[in-house]
Amino acid sequence: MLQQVNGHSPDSDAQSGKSHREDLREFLGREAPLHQLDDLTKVNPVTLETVLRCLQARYMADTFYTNAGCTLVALNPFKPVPHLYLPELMREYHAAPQPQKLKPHVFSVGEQTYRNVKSLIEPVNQSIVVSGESGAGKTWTSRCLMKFYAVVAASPTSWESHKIAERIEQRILHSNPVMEAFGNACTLRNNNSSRFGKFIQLQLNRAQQMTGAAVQTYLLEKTRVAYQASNERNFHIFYQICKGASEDERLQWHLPKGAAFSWLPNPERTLEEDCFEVTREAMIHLGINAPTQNNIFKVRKKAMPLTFGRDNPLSQ
Ligand SMILES: Nc1ncnc2c1ncn2[C@@H]1O[C@H](COP(=O)(O)OP(=O)(O)OP(=O)(O)O)[C@@H](O)[C@H]1O
Repeated sequence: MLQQVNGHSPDSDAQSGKSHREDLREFLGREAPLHQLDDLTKVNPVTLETVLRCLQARYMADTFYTNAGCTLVALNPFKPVPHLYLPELMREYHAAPQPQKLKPHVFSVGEQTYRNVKSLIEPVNQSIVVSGESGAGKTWTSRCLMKFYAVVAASPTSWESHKIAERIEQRILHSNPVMEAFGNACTLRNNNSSRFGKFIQLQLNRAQQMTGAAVQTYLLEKTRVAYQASNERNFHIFYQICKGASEDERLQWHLPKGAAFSWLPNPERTLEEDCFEVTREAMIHLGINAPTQNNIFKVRKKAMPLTFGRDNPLSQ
């Protein structure tokens, strides 16, 4: 017996399936190479399959950004692509008469937003929403945007204002390693997964120069301190302290060599995020001096119950 489910009869489903296949064949048979389609609104017909085929073709051609109308779709390359983030490229997008006419890029979004503030008679706040599943590249993208603004919104006229802008720029960029050390952890999906949401506010003066920044964090996954899923880790900072503390600091923080911590699973995994020195240097740039740092790390250490183990890699 024929049944109609949600308004579709099996007949009409079979027909639409056939027409989808035909559409796809037609779409794939088009003359222009798929990877050259730089705006998903130009994909015709717009179906999940045609859109994914287009993105796949662009990924294979090492093209990681695609427009979808006024939205930018960023694919995670899962490999370093340094030429895509050079300061010269930032300046190119910044200087372009119409950045939206250049290749889709996160710098294009950054520049258009920057111009939206500038071009209006009364400056109006602009927001960029970076969303995606875990490991999609949100943190990476936010970092790129911050670097972009640090370069383009810091062209002051006098030496004095140049120094001020440089200091703000350094502070903004150094906030990332600190936030990531204390708020990121290695999960099954991402070695450097942010365990919190954040709202980053960059403040500009009337001359479009960066004058400050504020970061508001949301919903830090505090339970991770006490419980981690198997094959996941605690927050990076704990491993950084254990691996990077000097002999003196070990003594001071009661952190004996060879100690293992039951709340610090999988310490044998060495990640590039395990670098204590980077966090400490970034803290100095943010104005957190050595005594304050010492107090912070002392408190952190108290959060860790001690157990001892002979084969603990942290002892090396
Ligand atoms: N544009 C890029 N170029 C090179 N590598 C990238 C890029 N985007 C992401 N990656 C790689 O993917 C990893 C995961 O990205 P990222 O940490 O930004 O994801 P996320 O969306 O913030 O994840 P989570 O929600 O778990 O915090 C990065 O550590 C980096 O190695």
